[in-house]
Amino acid sequence: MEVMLTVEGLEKSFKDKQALKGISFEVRKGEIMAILGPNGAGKSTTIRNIMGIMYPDNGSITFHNHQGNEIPRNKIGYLPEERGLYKNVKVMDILLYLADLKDYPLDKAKERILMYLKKFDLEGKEKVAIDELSKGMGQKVQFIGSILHEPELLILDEPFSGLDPVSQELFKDEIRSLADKGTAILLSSHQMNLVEEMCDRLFMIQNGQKVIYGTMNDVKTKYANFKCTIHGRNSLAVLENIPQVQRVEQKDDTSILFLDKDVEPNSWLKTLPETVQIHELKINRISLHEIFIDIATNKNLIQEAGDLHA
Ligand SMILES: Nc1ncnc2c1ncn2[C@@H]1O[C@H](COP(=O)(O)OP(=O)(O)OP(=O)(O)O)[C@@H](O)[C@H]1O
Repeated sequence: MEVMLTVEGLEKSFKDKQALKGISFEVRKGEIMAILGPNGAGKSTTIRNIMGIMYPDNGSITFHNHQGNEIPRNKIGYLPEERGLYKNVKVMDILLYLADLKDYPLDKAKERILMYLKKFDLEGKEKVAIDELSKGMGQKVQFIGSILHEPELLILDEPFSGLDPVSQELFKDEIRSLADKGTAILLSSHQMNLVEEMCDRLFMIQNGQKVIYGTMNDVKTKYANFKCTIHGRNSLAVLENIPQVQRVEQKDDTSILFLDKDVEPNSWLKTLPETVQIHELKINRISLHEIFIDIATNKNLIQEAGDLHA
């Protein structure tokens, strides 16, 4: 797939804090690529460097074979983390203004604005002032502003925060359909369930450095070990002594046994002692949410910071 954006060896410091320590990844046409990491990992700093809001100390950003001020920013759509549109301007006026900033034809923009307002349940709101909208409605308007001009690269910093579940689904469907039509999408989000459902590849950073880079499938296969959930009254010590159990989390009568990599579920089940009480038992792979927590809390279940060559 055609590479749309290349980030190479990005470094950025603020006074004595090195926020980015050599970040490299690419975003390809038609894919949704997630940029993930704990609070303060460096996601927004990476995005702000791509957007030219700040400049890196070292490294390069290439979009369409252009770098620095040569980058055609009207081909990029951006939903920033901090929400903010001019407060006392009407919805239609602010959106036409944003389209104009991107050199997008205004008659076409108007058509697309009406189409999107309808799609996002904001039909008839074009003459309402921004400060009369709810938070979620304001976010929908800002999202429309980021996709209105048919960008080739779309950068979304926490697009789902503050949205109700129905609106989250609307955003999710629209983002997926934009990717299907060829838009390259870089998405930062803390909602791991949505990331897991939507994204093709992911890049995870911690302390300004890469910890994981690969396709969602490869990441799940490589890092998502099996876990076994047992409902029944059992002693922690007994469960911890079962072969190939890395650790056990227990709450009331539910125990989650996190298993070693390479466990073969059939043969492992045969090693369960007769004395273990089983009212219910389930084996599945750990979720992206759990992989993320393992990394962010340094539980060291992930031993190597590998490049999965997506
Ligand atoms: N303008 C700034 N001045 C000084 N330090 C900054 C500035 N912007 C970011 N930082 C620091 O850089 C580091 C990375 O911050 P960044 O906002 O990129 O993290 P993030 O991954 O987006 O976090 P979050 O999930 O909380 O939004 C943090 O330690 C932060 O304090």
